[in-house]
Amino acid sequence: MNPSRHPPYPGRFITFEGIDGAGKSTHIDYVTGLLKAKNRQVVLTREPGGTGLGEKLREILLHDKMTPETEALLMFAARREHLADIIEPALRRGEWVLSDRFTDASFAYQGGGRGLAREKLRQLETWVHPHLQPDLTFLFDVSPDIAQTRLEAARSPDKFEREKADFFNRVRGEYLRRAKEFPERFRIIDSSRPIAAIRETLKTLIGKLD
Ligand SMILES: Nc1ncnc2c1ncn2[C@@H]1O[C@H](COP(=O)(O)OP(=O)(O)OP(=O)(O)O)[C@@H](O)[C@H]1O
Ligand SMILES: Cc1cn([C@H]2C[C@H](O)[C@@H](COP(=O)(O)O)O2)c(=O)[nH]c1=O
Repeated sequence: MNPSRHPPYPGRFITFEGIDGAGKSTHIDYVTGLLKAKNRQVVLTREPGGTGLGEKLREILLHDKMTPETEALLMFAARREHLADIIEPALRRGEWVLSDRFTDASFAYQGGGRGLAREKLRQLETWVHPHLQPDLTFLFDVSPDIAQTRLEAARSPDKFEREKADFFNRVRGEYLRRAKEFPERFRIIDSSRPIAAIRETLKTLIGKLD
C-alpha cells in the first residue's frame, strides 16, 4: 500500500517506460508471469489506450498530424478515462496494474521530444491525477541507434517511430532526468543487453516486492 495516496489503495501500480523499441512490451509479459506465479491478480494495460475511447484516441495520436499542445491534451484525455475505468478500480480491488507507459511518457515525448514546457505538463498531471503516482517505474534505457535497428526488423513505423535520432535523444534525456528526480520510484534497466540478462534483473527486482 502506498500511504501517500488519497485514498490509499491496496493495489500496486507499476509502469514500463522507455523510447520506442527499448523493449517494454517484450518484458511486460515476462513480469506479468512472475507476478502471477506469486499469486497476484494482474491487470495488463497500455497508454495511450486501455479503454474503448483510449484506443480510438491512440489511433489518432499515432497516425494524425497535430500540434504538440493537442498531442499532450489528447494523451491526458485518454489517461483520464484510463484512470477512471481501469487503473483506479483495479487498485481499489487490491490488484497489480502493469501499464505500458503512463505520465512519464508525456514528460519525455511531449516535453523532451516536442519541447512543451514542463510546467504545462505538471498542470495537466495535477488536474488528471493529483494524488496518484506509480509505485514503481521500470525505465528501459537504450540508445536510439539500437532501438531503431530493433524496430526496423520488427514492424512498419508509426508517427512517433518515424522521428529522427535527435528526437529520441531528447526523449531519452528527459526520461533519465526524471529518473534522477524520482529515484525512489524509478529503476533504470540497461536494455542494450540480451533479453535473458534483462529478465534476470527483472526477476531480482520483482522478487524484492512484497
Ligand atoms: N534486449 C533485446 N535484445 C534484442 N532484441 C530485443 C530486446 N528487447 C526487445 N527486442 C526486440 O526489439 C523489438 C522491439 O521491442 P518491443 O516491442 O518490446 O519494444 P517497445 O519498447 O515495446 O517498443 P514500442 O514502444 O515502440 O512499442 C522486438 O522485435 C523485440 O523482440
Ligand atoms: C503515453 C504516451 C505515449 N506517447 C507515445 C510514445 C509511443 O511512441 C506511442 C505509443 O506507442 P507504443 O508502441 O505503445 O509505445 O505514444 C507519447 O508521446 N506520450 C504519452 O504520454
